[in-house]
Amino acid sequence: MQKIIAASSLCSKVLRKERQRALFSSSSLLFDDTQLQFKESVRQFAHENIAPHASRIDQSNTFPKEVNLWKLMGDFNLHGITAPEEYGGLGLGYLYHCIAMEEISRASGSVGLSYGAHSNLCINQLVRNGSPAQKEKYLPKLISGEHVGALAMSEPNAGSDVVSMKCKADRVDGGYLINGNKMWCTNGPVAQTLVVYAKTDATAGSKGITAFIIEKGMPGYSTAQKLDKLGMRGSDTCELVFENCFVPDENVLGKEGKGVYVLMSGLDLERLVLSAGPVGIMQACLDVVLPYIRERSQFGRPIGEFQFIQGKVADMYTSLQSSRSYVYSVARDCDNGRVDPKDCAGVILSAAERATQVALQAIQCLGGNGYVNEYTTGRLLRDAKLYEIGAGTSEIRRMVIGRELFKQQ
Ligand SMILES: CC(C)(COP(=O)(O)OP(=O)(O)OC[C@H]1O[C@@H](n2cnc3c(N)ncnc32)[C@H](O)[C@@H]1OP(=O)(O)O)[C@@H](O)C(=O)NCCC(=O)NCCSC(=O)C1=CCCCC1
Repeated sequence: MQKIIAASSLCSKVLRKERQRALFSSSSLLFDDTQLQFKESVRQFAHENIAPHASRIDQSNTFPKEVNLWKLMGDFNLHGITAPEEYGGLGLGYLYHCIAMEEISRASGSVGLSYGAHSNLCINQLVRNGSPAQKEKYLPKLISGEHVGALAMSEPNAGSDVVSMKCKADRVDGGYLINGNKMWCTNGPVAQTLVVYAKTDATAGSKGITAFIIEKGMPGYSTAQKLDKLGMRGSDTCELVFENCFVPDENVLGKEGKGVYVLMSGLDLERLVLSAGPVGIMQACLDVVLPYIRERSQFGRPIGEFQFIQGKVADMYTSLQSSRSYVYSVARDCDNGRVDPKDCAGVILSAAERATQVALQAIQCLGGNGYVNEYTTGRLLRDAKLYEIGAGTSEIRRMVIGRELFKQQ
């Protein structure tokens, strides 16, 4: 935290100017002064170091490599926000993590997604479930940005029904042999450290699942084709292949047969932090639309003077602010030890569906320009759509919320 605050006071002069120039800033009602300072500091970092690459990585369909962005983000202490300081983290809570996720996604949806998979799915799972030895071994390099992290649960035939996974881990002397495939793994092509779920008992249903830490270079582990996605194209996704991949006992994350708890409780917090992604994308839509409607004139006046346009930006703004308030109120609850699966599903359900609608409205406000790739609105729409599918589809989220509400009657 000290490092971030130091970084933010260093650029405080710049930030004051930036603040005056900000196209649109978030409600200070949601955050205290330290959180606002953190937000401004991450915004500035992302604006300078991430936003300039956003279009290029989308067009070239690649994770940013040549700029060593991961290391830069590590130097800025963005990867280990919730990790203990002894491993290089900041020892802060999920609220701060959501702030970082929002500001990074505002600069680039793809970098936001890869950041979510690395810091939230991989690092947070190790922080919550790793042994001291595992944390000591894996966290420092992930937090510094030297290594990229990922998590793999889905399979070609186990998406929403994740418990039905087929990838198996058979007991052998000193460890396990993993065989099977994982699908849609965010950061898969570039990750050095991965949390992977497999069945140690194929007959025990959810109780047969175990979580493992996999390292790039383990014999029998390889990555298959990189997926050519509709959006989030600067975030690499692929299939993972395990062919008699030996994993030693010390790489079991948690306990054998207890992986479903690691997975499900991980999904709750994964959904919370990822929900700040669509919030960032909605903010990015307003960042494009507000200056545009001031500058673009038709019928002799700025189009922002027309009530049809004002109605659209009003709807975009209220969608953004409603989602933002929900995300940060649930983040506060989680930081206070109240993790409610229905609200973790609720924040991402609501933010994701709104972000797609907001991106469509952004395109409409820009008219013909919104439909060409020179403007960012098309990319924002393609990126936003991912959040209605990844981390559980909207349908699964509704199911989780409905089930929880039904149980409480
Ligand atoms: C909600 C769901 C459909 C539920 O399933 P079932 O009915 O089979 O499972 P059920 O019988 O509810 O439960 C099993 C065990 O689990 C415990 N538990 C449940 N919730 C929780 C919880 N919240 N915390 C702790 N334990 C929990 C439950 O008690 C049970 O244990 P038991 O067997 O009794 O010992 C679940 O499978 C799900 O959610 N799918 C979406 C996966 C999905 O979201 N992928 C997305 C992967 S892709 C991805 O993440 C990314 C994509 C792109 C971006 C990066 C991220």
